[in-house]
Amino acid sequence: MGIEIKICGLKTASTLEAALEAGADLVGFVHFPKSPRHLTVAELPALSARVRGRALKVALTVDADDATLAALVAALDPDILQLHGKESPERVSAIRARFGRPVMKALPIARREDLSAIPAYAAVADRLLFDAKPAPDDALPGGNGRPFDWRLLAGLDVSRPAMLSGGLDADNVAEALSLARVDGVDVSSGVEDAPGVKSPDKIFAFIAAARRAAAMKGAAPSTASS
Ligand SMILES: O=C(O)c1ccccc1N[C@@H]1O[C@H](COP(=O)(O)O)[C@@H](O)[C@H]1O
Repeated sequence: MGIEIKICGLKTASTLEAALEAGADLVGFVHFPKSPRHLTVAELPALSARVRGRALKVALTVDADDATLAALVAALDPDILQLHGKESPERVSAIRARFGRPVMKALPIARREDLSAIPAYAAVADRLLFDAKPAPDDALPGGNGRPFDWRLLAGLDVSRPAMLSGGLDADNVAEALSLARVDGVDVSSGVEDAPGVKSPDKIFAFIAAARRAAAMKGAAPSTASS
């Protein structure tokens, strides 16, 4: 079974290179001033040029307005817009139509009831991303290194490609993939030495562990018919 791997919150040319060399399928750039991974619009073109088709570029925003999204689209030319705020299904649909880019909507998950939002977003987004719901005292809506109960996604059956994020790292990604039925994984904090400081070694270790786990999953005998 192949999976997609996204390394998010890349800020420097050297860590972006590490993610690309390690085989990341998607690379994420955060534009959210409260984040330690925030990049200004002016910083994006140079990073964008380094990607050159080696991975999909993802622009991560949180409840951004149209002017901000327009500036990001012009500076990064993203393949995907990741919406990580409280964007309604109507807003997701409007962004997708206005900017003509595939949209990945992040959904915060803590309990089974949180899955009830899936149908409305699956109807308008190209992809879904299941992330841990932030705690009330978390400063960020994501990127907190917080996992959730991956068993909630065990029987997941959505009509869109789905990624898992929240507190993943090289040590737990195999367990996460063994429990959640998803098409990919997304990591930020788990490949850092400090908030906003990516570690090339951890990026390589994470991607190797995720690929190994996906291969094991593909090789495991199916229990579906028993
Ligand atoms: O990374 C950030 O700073 C960030 C800020 C605002 C919203 C989302 C953010 N990151 C995304 O959060 C998840 C989980 O990250 P982590 O591995 O638990 O740190 C991931 O999708 C990041 O793309």
